[in-house]
Amino acid sequence: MKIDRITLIVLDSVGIGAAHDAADYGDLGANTLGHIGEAAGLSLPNLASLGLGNLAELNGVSKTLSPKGAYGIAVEKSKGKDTTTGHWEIAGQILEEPFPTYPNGFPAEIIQEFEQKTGRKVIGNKVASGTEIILELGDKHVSSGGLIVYTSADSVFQIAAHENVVPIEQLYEYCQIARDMLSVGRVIARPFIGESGSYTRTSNRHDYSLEPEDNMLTKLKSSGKDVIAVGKIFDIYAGKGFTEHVYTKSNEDGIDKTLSYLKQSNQGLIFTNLVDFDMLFGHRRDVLGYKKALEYFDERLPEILSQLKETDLLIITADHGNDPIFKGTDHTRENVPIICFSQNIKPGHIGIRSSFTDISSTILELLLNESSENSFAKKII
Ligand SMILES: O=P(O)(O)O[C@H]1O[C@H](CO)[C@@H](O)[C@H]1O
Ligand SMILES: [Mn+2]
Ligand SMILES: [Mn+2]
Repeated sequence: MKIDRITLIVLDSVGIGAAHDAADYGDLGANTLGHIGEAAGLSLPNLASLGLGNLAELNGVSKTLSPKGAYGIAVEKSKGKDTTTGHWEIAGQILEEPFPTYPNGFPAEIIQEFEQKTGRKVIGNKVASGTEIILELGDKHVSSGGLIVYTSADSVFQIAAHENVVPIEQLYEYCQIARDMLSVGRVIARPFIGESGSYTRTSNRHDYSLEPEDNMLTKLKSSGKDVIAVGKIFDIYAGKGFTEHVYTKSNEDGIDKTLSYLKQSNQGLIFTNLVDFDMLFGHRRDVLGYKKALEYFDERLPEILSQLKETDLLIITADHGNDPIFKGTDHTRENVPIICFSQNIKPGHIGIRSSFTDISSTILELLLNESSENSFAKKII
């Protein structure tokens, strides 16, 4: 049976254990799914029935002798453990050189140029957790109008500003200024609202990525396929290669919008990112929140499966880890699961894939008949 539509869902940061090179990233022993299972138990019966429990020892996720899905593990080849790097690799691009990071903040020349171009002073300029830095510097920002600039272990230039001090559109302009100046992976607008002592971030976050090379997405689009981005997918690839996109406010909204595209008669790729795992729970080191988000996804999985026609394939994967039990608040260098389902799937293990690009190779083989060594298409369909 020919596959004419693939739904690719990235569970942002849902890693399945430290990568072989985790030590290079200070991440030896990290294991997002494993540690959540150990600490809080995981009830994921639907993912288990597809084969998740056959991939690793996960407390609460049982192994099955008759999996309904095909499943494997993918290793990241690119240098880096950020969202952009992981997603670009999923779409076929390997980064030999990592995006630049700024563990000591941005150099004075960059900050001065940015201040001069925006007409605002910069405060912060250090590595920080986004929720903590707005509590630390929010008052100073509100009284002075200075922009809170911060970074992390990721290649990011993040600008936090109160929505009443810097209107959203103006914050977005400042981000574009930074984007044009820098080669960081992403510039991110981090607006917040509220009163002193209780500032909270809003969903007006906006990411400005570098443009990827031509990849699976541009190939699909130029072959006339629908290439639909749900959630932050569109921004991660700087909008390149899509025919349609929609932003989302939460995992729930992302699942709803994926379902609504599945109910339409499109042909090609529906590509969804569910970011709550990472943003709300991984970076916040919130084990229980992360567990509940995984269980919520699992509960909704049957709705997604029930929308799949004979010619549909579902692939669930992740872009990096973010172990909520690990030190710090950053991503962790981990392998990621690959779980596939189709009505005519050949169930079983598809092996340890040596790069996330095997996903794009598989999608291109199934949708465009482009065969390649790295594709696991023939193992699953
Ligand atoms: O602490 P917050 O602002 O959520 O930052 C997190 O989100 C950014 C993008 O993923 C990274 O810098 C990461 O550290
Ligand atoms: Mn991510
Ligand atoms: Mn993140």
